[in-house]
Amino acid sequence: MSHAWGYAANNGPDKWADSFPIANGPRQSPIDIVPGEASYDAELKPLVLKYDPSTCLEILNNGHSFQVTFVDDTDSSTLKDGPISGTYRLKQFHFHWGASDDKGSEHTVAGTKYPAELHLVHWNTKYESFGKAASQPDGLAVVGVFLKIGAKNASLQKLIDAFESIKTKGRQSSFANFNPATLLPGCLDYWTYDGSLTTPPLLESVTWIVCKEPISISSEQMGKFRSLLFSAEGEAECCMVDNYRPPQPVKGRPVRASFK
Ligand SMILES: COc1ccc(/C(C)=C/C(=O)O)cc1
Ligand SMILES: [Zn+2]
Repeated sequence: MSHAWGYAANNGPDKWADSFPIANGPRQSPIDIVPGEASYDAELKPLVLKYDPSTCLEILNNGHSFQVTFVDDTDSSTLKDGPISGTYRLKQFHFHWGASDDKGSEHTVAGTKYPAELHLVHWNTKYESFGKAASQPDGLAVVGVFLKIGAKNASLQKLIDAFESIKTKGRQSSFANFNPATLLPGCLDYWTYDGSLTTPPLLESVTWIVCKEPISISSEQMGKFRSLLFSAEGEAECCMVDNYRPPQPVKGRPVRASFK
């Protein structure tokens, strides 16, 4: 791929292996989660998520999604327990979504696609930085939360209210005192499996923790997500939609459930 990766026909997921051969690796993400094939594991602990809103730093359009980044120089915002050991620090969260409500999530559940999916990205503090952790098999832990069309979500609205300042690729603005815990579903039952980043460099360093229960987003709010642009200011406008990688081969990996 002579040009930057993206989600279009000429640079999308089917082309990523040209520059990132790990795209055909043994533990790629996302996957289709088949609940009937997941095995309940009584050893799995409840997730312990502790987020400090004062670590919230900025919101940005990186040309692939929008993301909210956090100060990660202390253990103020962390993920512990669940399927992992040790302490993982929150680095950022971002979303994937579709051009219409019938698609958009990366993980699917027995073939069902949700209109969007939230990823909360954490790194293992046994390594000295996110960058170092991202290249280790136990380096990252990403909590995935599905979004389904329903009631207006007041927490998502706080993100949407910042969109006019990050409409185009490369734009960022300060974003303070946001509590990511307000984006979590009431029930934290989850599926877990060993996988990868779902965008290049597709590193196989992620313990995936996918929540069974979705959160809501209204149709109007979904429309605001679709008003963001892949393109930079001054370029031909390209709506930021369908920024999801489809499910990848499971290749024998076990998927465990924290619930019966
Ligand atoms: C260039 O470094 C990167 C580090 C992390 C990521 C993530 C977090 C990708 C993903 O969410 O799939 C991308 C690039
Ligand atoms: Zn993601």
